[in-house]
Amino acid sequence: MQNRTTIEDVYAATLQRNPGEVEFHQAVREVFDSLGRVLDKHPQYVQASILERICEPERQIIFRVPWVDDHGRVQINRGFRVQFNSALGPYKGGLRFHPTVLLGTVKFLGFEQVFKNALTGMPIGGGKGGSDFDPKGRSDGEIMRFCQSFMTEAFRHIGEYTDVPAGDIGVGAREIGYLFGQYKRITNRYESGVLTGKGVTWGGSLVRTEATGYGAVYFTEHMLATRGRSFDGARVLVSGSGNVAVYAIEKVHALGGTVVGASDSSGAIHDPDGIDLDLLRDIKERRRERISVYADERGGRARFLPGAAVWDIESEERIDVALPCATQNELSEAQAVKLVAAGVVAVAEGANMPTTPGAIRVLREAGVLFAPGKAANAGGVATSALEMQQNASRDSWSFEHTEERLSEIMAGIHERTAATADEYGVPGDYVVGANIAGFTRVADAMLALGVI
Ligand SMILES: NC(=O)C1=CN([C@@H]2O[C@H](COP(=O)(O)OP(=O)(O)OC[C@H]3O[C@@H](n4cnc5c(N)ncnc54)[C@H](O)[C@@H]3O)[C@@H](O)[C@H]2O)C=CC1
Ligand SMILES: O=C(O)CCC(=O)C(=O)O
Repeated sequence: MQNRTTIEDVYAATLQRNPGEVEFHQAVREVFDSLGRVLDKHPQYVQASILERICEPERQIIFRVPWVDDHGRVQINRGFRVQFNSALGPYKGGLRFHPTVLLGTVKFLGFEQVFKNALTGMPIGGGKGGSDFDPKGRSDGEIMRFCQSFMTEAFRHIGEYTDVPAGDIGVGAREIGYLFGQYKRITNRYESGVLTGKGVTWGGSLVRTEATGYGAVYFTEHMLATRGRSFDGARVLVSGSGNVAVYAIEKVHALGGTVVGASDSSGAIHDPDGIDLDLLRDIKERRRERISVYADERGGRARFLPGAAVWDIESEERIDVALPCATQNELSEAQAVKLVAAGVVAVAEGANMPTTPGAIRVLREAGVLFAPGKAANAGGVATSALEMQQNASRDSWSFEHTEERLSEIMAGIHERTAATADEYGVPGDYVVGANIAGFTRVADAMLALGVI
């Protein structure tokens, strides 16, 4: 009972200290809801104020990013890097470039990243960064000038042994290239391990591009196996059509499933015959067009639903698996009810916190297998850690070897999460399992390192 009071007191203090940062509050609430049992078993965490410390970032950096657009006008954006926790290793986590990015967004992502990275079992702390810069409609030259200006401030805060950023929404290999180029230029050091998600010819790792989507599907495969199910013959919905979504679709198809819906922020596509991934990639990655073009060019039974989410597709078909791979809070309680009615057996978060608390409740009460992002999408950051290993040893591994490592890591995360849920008396609860397994690894390291 006393520990429940501690949790509520620390949560109340967190709200007071971080006013208005609703996504950060949501992420903290979700982790704290799993921790009562842990504090009962480990009073040393309470004595050392681990809860208070773990939700206070070690460092938060906010900076001005001035750059010149193609019309010669000076533009100003805000840059962020939140260095959340380095008990297990250098801060590690992506950069998001999107107009909605605020400090609270970066804090929620950084907080999630701490536990996710711990769950991988690899030596990486947690951090996240980004900017309210909107890359949509910007020319290549504008993207480059923005990235160079961002790095002109960020370089003094990052490094192979300090903080290692990577991509996230709006940041892919092109942006990592411009960021790395500017870092190299300013520091006069070819420090490959300072960023991950690099191109394979200049220090990147094979499989990093595919890793988050593939990893989420591997994790789901393990969950399905606990019910004697697999992807073979499964009908699947995937939200988004970016990096995570595309490779989740590819792996589902490779395993014999059929993805029948995908989306972007303008609406959803429904293709009952299965998404033609080559066409989708050509439209989204090469031509950078809206997803409605898919329905125009695919023909047949494919249709575009303007403004709709993929979860709102009305159809008689059953849906076996749902993989939210777009953005936070994109799957609502009402949409979870629809998925349950459509027969869904598993939902795994490829994105970070895409499922609202109400939707998670609906899915859990209906007995749907539910994998939180910090477990299901950890394959991306885990492969970033493999990229760091390759950089440190000046080596580069084959696709097969790296994918094999990814697959083992995802199996390990599934095993650790499921075993922790069993140990704490909630078998099959991947939310509690992931939160406790991630938390205890970080908390034990924090105890060992003293009050710092
Ligand atoms: N890239 C990575 O390695 C990792 C990414 N993630 C998470 O996965 C999610 C997607 O990231 P990426 O694929 O890297 O980004 P991306 O920028 O490549 O793609 C994002 C996709 O989401 C779509 N989208 C954005 N808002 C939407 C909305 N409201 N409704 C429907 N679609 C929407 C965009 O149109 C785009 O297709 C994010 O939550 C990110 O934090 C998590 C782990 C690693
Ligand atoms: O690979 C990385 O370091 C970043 C991955 C990331 O941002 C995430 O897991 O959300």
